[in-house]
Amino acid sequence: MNLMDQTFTRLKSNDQTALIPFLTIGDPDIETTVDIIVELEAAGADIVELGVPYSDPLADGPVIQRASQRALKHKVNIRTCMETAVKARSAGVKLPFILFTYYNPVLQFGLDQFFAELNAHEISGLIIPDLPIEESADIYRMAETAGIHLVPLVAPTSDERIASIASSAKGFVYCVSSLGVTGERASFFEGIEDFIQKVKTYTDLPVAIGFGISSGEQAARFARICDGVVVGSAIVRQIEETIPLLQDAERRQEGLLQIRNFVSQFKSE
Ligand SMILES: O=P(O)(O)OC[C@@H](O)[C@@H](O)c1c[nH]c2ccccc12
Repeated sequence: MNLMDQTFTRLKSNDQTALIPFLTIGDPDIETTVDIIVELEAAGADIVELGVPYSDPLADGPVIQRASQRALKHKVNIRTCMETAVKARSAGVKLPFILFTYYNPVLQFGLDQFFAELNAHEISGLIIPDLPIEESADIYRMAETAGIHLVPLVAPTSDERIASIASSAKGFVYCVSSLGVTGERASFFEGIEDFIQKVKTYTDLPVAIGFGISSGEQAARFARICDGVVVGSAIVRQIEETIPLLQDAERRQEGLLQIRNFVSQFKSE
């Protein structure tokens, strides 16, 4: 049972829902990312999704695309992201980490080396949104051998695939709340609650929801039926808007506190 499993088990025993923020590593720079991860933990985050910036983020909306562009200026890659996880641990962060990356950077890195280093860097989970179906069995196996859960995404339109995805999942099942790309939303897929309940009939694993969640009310709505709530773009936008403070030595702490306060709204009691 890895740290992410332990976290979900503890939260479930307390009838709580995991708050799972996403941020792009290296946005606006690595040192600031480490400081922000410390704030995410202080804000009540339970697991952190560490996003590897990518030049062609097909599933991402404009907010995360901009974050990726800012991070890529610092030549952030998978190895830098793993090193960032170590720096966050050294800063005292106890949270489990999920590495979020598109598939191409993993292939460039080399599959064997990738999983060996994930294990060495104590990464608990992995999300690869564009993993080709025909290659997923091998990657699942390599991940489990390395003690890492490859978390699958399931969308409301995955109909006939929901059973196979959910029943073979590891770690947790990531339900996508809407069609399209990431980005804050005012509304979600019609019947999203029914979709979540349907996914839960196929797995005993935790079920988390993501895509579009941008307010405490939306997070609380989903916390009633999910084991985890993922928030990305809303937090990445908050980081983007706070960059002027974060890059001003006099006002950096003020900026970090603003991020902490913003994120704390998503933690449901
Ligand atoms: O940004 P949103 O709408 O809050 O959605 C979470 C999302 O950021 C994160 O889980 C993620 C970032 N990029 C992705 C691409 C595909 C699936 C999921 C993601």
